[in-house]
Amino acid sequence: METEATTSRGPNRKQFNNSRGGEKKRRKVKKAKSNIGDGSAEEVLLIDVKNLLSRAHGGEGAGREENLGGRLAGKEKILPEKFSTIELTIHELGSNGDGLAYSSNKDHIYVVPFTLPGDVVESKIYAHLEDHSLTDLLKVVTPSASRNDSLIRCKYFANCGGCQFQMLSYAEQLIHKRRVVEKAYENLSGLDPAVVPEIGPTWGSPLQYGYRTKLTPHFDGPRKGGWPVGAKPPAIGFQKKGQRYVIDIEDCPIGTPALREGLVRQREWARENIHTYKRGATLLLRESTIRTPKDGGIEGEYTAERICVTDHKETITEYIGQFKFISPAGTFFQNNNSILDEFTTFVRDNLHLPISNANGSLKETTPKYLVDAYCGSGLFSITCGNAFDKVIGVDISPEGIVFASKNAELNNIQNASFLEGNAEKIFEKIDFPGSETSVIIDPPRKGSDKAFLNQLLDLAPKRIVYISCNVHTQARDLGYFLTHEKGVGYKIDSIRGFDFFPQTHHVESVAVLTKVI
Ligand SMILES: C[S@@+](CC[C@H](N)C(=O)[O-])C[C@H]1O[C@@H](n2cnc3c(N)ncnc32)[C@H](O)[C@@H]1O
Repeated sequence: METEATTSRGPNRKQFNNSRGGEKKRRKVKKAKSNIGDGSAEEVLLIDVKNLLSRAHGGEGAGREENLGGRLAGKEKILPEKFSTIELTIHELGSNGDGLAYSSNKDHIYVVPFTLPGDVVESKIYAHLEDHSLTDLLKVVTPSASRNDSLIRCKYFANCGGCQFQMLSYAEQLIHKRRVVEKAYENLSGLDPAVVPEIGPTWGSPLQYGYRTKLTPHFDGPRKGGWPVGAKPPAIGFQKKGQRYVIDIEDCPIGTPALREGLVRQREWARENIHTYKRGATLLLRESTIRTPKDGGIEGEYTAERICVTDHKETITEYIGQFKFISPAGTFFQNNNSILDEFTTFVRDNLHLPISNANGSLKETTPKYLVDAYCGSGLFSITCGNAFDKVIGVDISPEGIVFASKNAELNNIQNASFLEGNAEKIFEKIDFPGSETSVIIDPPRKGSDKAFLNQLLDLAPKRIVYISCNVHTQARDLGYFLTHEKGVGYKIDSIRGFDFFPQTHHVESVAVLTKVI
């Protein structure tokens, strides 16, 4: 869609290559370049920007190999002044969840949060970078056909940095997230598109509000020393979009009902006790479930009470289908219980290997051994453990390992053991034959590292299920793995997103690989 950019002040001629401003911007871009391959929000935005500019000028789009800080050759850029108001038509939704608009001559991109393709908006520029500018949304002048503001359930939406998509139907959120996964593999894997299967539809969350089982509101500290007694309490909530300060948030409708009630209580408590804090702090709200057998003790029938726990060290309980998990409130556990039964079933089913019998009929076999790398408190070892002879989970967190063992015991999983250690050294201690082994990889956002992937290549497991909360580092890691000489025998069977965080731009991605040669 053609975009008109108009400003409330006269245009300001900027020649990046000759001005001192240009020097400053080059330094910023240099910093951004060092992020290449880290899957950070900055890198993902730079790739979206480059691709849009490249498409406007007849190119195919920019991948990881291109110079992200490159200029459109020989063109002099005219940009509006910082803090001026500009009217824009949003062209595309970027992978970070912000709208992206062209400048009028399509040599620059404006990033506008809380917008959708087709929205005509007024926004205020607050930062110019080399090929794009960051802006705050001021108002929607003409809404996109996709915008439905009556869907918005939170009074802080378009201020709070937490949610991006409350004005978008859930079906369209899922379609957008599928495209995010596609783009990650196009831009960051370096893989021949022929080896990347069609990305599957995003698996929706049963709950689209009231799903988050952990919230961490915070407050900023006083300028000097502590809070004087009787001081006005600070804002307690979440970060304002695009800013470093916290805005006061009294309610968060993506939190579970127990956490929403807990938020009211914790805010009140923090406000009353603010003088005991010397600095800013983060409050913890974590859901825990207490199940009591129903009257008459009919097996499998319970009443469930959900409570909000605020002490990091307190043990919380969570149920997933038939499984029970305990963990310290302050440690990692997946944050959307409503999707976990379906999700762990999907993972379990995909650790199996469909093969044909001699007569050609399809039979499911399972490798005998499972390695659960980055196992946390044992979510996958326990929900998938029964399908294997032996399971080994590894995690760097000693607490994770203690609770993984406790959870195995609670669920009567007798074939699983857990090792505390760095995932990159895991295979030194495991003697499973690769041809009979499945491996789950579920690293933090930064992804795996080469040391881990090299060991995985040496083990050569039959089946790999790579689960990631950052599809960009997943695509990077699988690009490395599959283009390595030892990785060429692998085929990607499927890739699809799971929507653990409705209303936000986040997407969990699961890739399934089989060793075929
Ligand atoms: C995304 S969480 C996944 C946990 C678990 N699979 C689950 O779903 O509950 C990532 C886990 O990786 C662990 N971790 C981070 N770096 C690690 C490393 N270098 N080696 C092993 N584990 C690591 C963290 O302690 C955390 O438990």
